[in-house]
Amino acid sequence: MKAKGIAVVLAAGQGKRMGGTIQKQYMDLCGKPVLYYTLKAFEESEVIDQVILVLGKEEKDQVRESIVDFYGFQKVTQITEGGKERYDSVWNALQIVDKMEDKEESYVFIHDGARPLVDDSILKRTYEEVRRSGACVAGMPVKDTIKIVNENLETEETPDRKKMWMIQTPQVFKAPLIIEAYRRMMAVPHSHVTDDAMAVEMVMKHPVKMVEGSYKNIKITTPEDLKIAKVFLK
Ligand SMILES: Nc1ccn([C@@H]2O[C@H](COP(=O)(O)OP(=O)(O)OP(=O)(O)O)[C@@H](O)[C@H]2O)c(=O)n1
Ligand SMILES: C[C@](O)(CO)[C@H](O)COP(=O)(O)O
Repeated sequence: MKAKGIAVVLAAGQGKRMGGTIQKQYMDLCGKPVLYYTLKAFEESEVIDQVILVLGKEEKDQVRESIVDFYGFQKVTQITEGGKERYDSVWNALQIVDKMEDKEESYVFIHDGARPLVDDSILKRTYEEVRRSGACVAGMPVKDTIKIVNENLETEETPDRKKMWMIQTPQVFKAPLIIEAYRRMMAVPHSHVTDDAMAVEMVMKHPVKMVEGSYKNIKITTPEDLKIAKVFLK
């Protein structure tokens, strides 16, 4: 039997590093908003049954009309408000999943709305892995040498590159595992948490498997990322 796939698509950020007057998830990418491509990937994937879309309070009505309804994204069954930080937005969505009757048999795909180039092969690979191990993230090996620096920007350490992966989304978990991880994490100091796997590693001590993502699955963060995404889309 196919287990249920619930996507949590995060689009409630302010895009401070991008700058500009509109948030990056609504910026134009080859004629359509960035968020269109992200939602399309989930809409078309056979491993996804429904999408919870997390939006800023001010944008909810307009985005429902101009993106969700306009492009006919039928898997978007719920739109909820985000919080101050990414983890607040995730937690808001997970509380919706927590109320679902079939949560025990469900998998949650947490994905940045600002990663429009996610593709179905990544969704399928993460789905296969989460069914085996209960927790996985998409990622790719780093290509550069990485250095740890001190507060004076002096290099201190060069970690072994063979062990270093750049982490992407989706990050996919058995629903009860990620709900409990977030419930516990939100109850203790957690301002350093930048991805969902950290919650599972830290408070549940549950291993998280690495799954091959794609070098194209970039996060639109700064202006040059939009230019790169345009090239990948053509
Ligand atoms: N409070 C927040 C913060 C982020 N996000 C979403 O999480 C994803 C990854 O976050 P990031 O790239 O950091 O987006 P922003 O927070 O918008 O960017 P910045 O940190 O530059 O302000 C984005 O799709 C963003 O919309 C969210 O839903 N709620
Ligand atoms: C979750 C993430 O996309 C993995 O790379 C990343 O950590 C999000 O961080 P951000 O600071 O919110 O961009």
